[in-house]
Amino acid sequence: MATPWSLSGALKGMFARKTIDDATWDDLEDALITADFGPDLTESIVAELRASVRRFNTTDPADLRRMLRETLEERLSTLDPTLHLSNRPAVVLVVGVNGVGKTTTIGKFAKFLGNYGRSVIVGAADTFRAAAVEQLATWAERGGAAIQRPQQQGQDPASVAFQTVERAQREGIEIVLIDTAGRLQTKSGLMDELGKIKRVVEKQTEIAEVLLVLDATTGQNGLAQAQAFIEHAGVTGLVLTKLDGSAKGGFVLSVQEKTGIPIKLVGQGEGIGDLTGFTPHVFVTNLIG
Ligand SMILES: Nc1nc2c(ncn2[C@@H]2O[C@H](COP(=O)(O)OP(=O)(O)OP(=O)(O)O)[C@@H](O)[C@H]2O)c(=O)[nH]1
Repeated sequence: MATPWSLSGALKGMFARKTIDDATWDDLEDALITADFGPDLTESIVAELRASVRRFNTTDPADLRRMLRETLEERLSTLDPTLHLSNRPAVVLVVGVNGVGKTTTIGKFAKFLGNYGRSVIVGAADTFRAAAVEQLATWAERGGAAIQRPQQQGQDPASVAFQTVERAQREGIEIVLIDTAGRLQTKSGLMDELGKIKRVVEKQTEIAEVLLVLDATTGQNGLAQAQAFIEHAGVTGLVLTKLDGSAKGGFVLSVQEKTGIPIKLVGQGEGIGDLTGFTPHVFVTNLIG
């Protein structure tokens, strides 16, 4: 299946040649740069493949394709993409700047968990905008999850988080997904607010995951915007959204290498079912063809 972020189109000419020559290496480098692997990773991948081609003394582009798959899969597998959700309730904080797809992701994630038989409650701890709460409620409903709303607009986000966890404990709901704000007047205000949510929830139970949502179409730029979360929020996993609208499949590897944080979920569409776990083998097969 050809995905929009697949490299197979860009690599087609290269693998159609009879032999590996200088033009092959130029094409490979261009394809990797265009796919947003970034200059450092591109250089490192090309150097590794040149060494392998020399070592195996091959001139067959089919060998090169296999080696490219292998190195990408190996590099993507250095971090563990497993979600750790065995606590009851398992509390997940979902963080990220506005517009990256946080609300949508929470709905899709609820659905994803529901497919595995888990019960889910969503906490609307982005309490400032009433419209945001309503949008979240719509997605929670689509995802088959309960929702804990703020009792009034602007209620302390930490108290909404507290009430959500309390309700999950009382009603035996297995997974808690807490939506947090993406935009405040100042970054330090935002981090203080998150810090308070964490402190309050940690008195009730351990926090299972802090998932940072990133928009794949924004590439390196989006990563820069999310830097404060990476530095201060104790992020345990990344969710890449909008991969379907992105020509930047290489961002998947560069973001993992730059942050040292595993990708745990991938969003590939606007529908409720368009979220999957991250499996390096499947991903690389789609990327390289
Ligand atoms: N194509 C595509 N669109 C997506 C995906 N995830 C989210 N979107 C779209 O991105 C837009 C923003 O998504 P939201 O979930 O509202 O983003 P948010 O981060 O909660 O933004 P705010 O509500 O402004 O805080 C919406 O139009 C979504 O339909 C995805 O995986 N693929």
